[in-house]
Amino acid sequence: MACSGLLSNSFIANKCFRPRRHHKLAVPYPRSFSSSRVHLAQNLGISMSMEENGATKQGLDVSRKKLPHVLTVAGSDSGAGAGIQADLKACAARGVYCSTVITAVTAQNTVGVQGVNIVPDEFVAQQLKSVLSDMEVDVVKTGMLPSIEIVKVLQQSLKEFPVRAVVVDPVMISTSGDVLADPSILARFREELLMMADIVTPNLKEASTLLGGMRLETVDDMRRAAKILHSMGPRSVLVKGGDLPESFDAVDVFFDGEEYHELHSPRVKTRNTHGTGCTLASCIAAELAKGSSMLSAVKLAKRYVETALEYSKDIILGNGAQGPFDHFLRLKHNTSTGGTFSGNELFLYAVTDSGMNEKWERPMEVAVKEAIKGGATIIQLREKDAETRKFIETAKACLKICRPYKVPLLINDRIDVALASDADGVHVGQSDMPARVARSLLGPDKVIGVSCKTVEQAHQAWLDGADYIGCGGVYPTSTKANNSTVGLDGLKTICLASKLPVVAIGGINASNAITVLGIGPPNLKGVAVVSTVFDRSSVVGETRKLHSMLTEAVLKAN
Ligand SMILES: Nc1ncnc2c1ncn2[C@@H]1O[C@H](COP(=O)(O)OP(=O)(O)OP(=O)(O)O)[C@@H](O)[C@H]1O
Ligand SMILES: Cc1ncc(CO)c(N)n1
Ligand SMILES: [Mg+2]
Repeated sequence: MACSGLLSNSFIANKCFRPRRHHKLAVPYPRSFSSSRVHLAQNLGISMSMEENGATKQGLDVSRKKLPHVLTVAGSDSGAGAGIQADLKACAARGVYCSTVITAVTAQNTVGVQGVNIVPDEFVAQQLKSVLSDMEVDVVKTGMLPSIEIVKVLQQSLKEFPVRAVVVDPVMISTSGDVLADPSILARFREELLMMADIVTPNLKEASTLLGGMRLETVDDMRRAAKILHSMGPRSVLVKGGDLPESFDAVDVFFDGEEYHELHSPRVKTRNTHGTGCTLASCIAAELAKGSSMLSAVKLAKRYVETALEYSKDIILGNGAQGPFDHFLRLKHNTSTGGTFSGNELFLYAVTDSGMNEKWERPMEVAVKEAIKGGATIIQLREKDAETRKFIETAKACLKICRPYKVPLLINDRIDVALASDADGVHVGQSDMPARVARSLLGPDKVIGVSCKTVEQAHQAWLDGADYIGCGGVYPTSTKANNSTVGLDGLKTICLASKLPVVAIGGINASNAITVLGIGPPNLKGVAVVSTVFDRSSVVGETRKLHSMLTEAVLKAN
């Protein structure tokens, strides 16, 4: 049966979700004491027997590593910037498993909150029981708790299934000014929930509301608020100053009953701050689940939020005043290849040489631009002696030139420089970082090429997840000392054996390029050149000449 009408009574009647009794593996809710005993045992570092924790019955391997686990009890944000969605992303980004108990479904975007539908408290209770009775939660993080009944249900569940820590983000009013919790929950919050909290993380408005309307305009006010809130029961308090007027930095005040810590970070100039509070609280919970102390968890969480905001400051999504940010620091990725590499890009492969640029008094960016204008289809930056900082700057400058032409820019040898500049990939030799390691560092989208002189090396490059191989030297060359050559026969043998596209390299120039490209195998996709284009007075002219010769030869051959 389809689960439609999310908040309708039929859903609450559990037609859609209930452990199916006839199913062999359906495990009814374990009795509460066994769950809390497992937690207690884990906290004390005692490993329980398989029989005791019930694992034998389910055929599970108890020697498996336990995942740090945060349960978020919060509302859904349809725009996915805050709420449950922010919590899931924050925990995933911080390497912690996150389960979710949904308390409300909001219709929300970058403009504001258009609607709220509260999940009935019995069903919140059922979700809590499902997760807490089975899944070894370390830390509970709360966000939107829209009704007094839901707060009660949560308190009861936490009594029944104790966890290691409770992070309370007292969500009440969104930054857009919309009310997210019934004001009647205030009393319950003050009287009971704060008592259960290991940390409470109000923003300025929430701290003020919890304190009966106290004015909070300065860091000193935040300190005073933290102290009074602490006296209401939580072990620690973090008053967040994201909305502090006229502050150049983003200041939060932490108080653990003994010491104050003012946590400062640069204020990122951006509209994309929707969900910073949820993210911060989830990240604190994630670090606690991994075993951090409270202060370290808070500091790390703040640094994470600042990094994500800085990375996302120019992202544009939605028309409202407050946009979401990118928890994974990846959305900005724009590759020339768009994540697909066919091998055709290898047709005219220009490898730079700073010695030649110096000789012709040509900045690297100019050399690259001229090569592209002349028809180069891919550029490799080869900087054997450059200082790292200079290399990164050069790579970034060259990327600005390559991207509009959709010409990929690869970095020779230096995976760190490719990562720092967000270049399109790397080319590695046999004594550089293995392609498999480079792949794990660069991820699946980047282009990786490997220099190969033998059939075995070509096979290994394929196994390691490379995108192409560079085969040579075909002829002797002055740009690489003591480089043994494979000749045209060697090139042909390797092409025939290679499952990857091949670019030929080494001593290739206008007078032999057509012979090289004409040796046959269809996976020989192009030629790589250095001095033929860069050790010349006109890079555009030489590249254009080579490009039209090669194009003509290919057209004739077809
Ligand atoms: N522009 C910014 N630059 C750097 N840090 C910021 C910025 N805005 C907020 N922060 C930080 O983000 C964290 C969350 O604080 P904030 O006061 O924004 O919470 P919030 O109002 O609960 O957020 P939301 O309700 O949008 O989820 C704090 O550590 C705060 O200092
Ligand atoms: C669902 C939800 N939770 C929390 C916040 C606070 O940012 C929000 N805007 N929406
Ligand atoms: Mg908030």
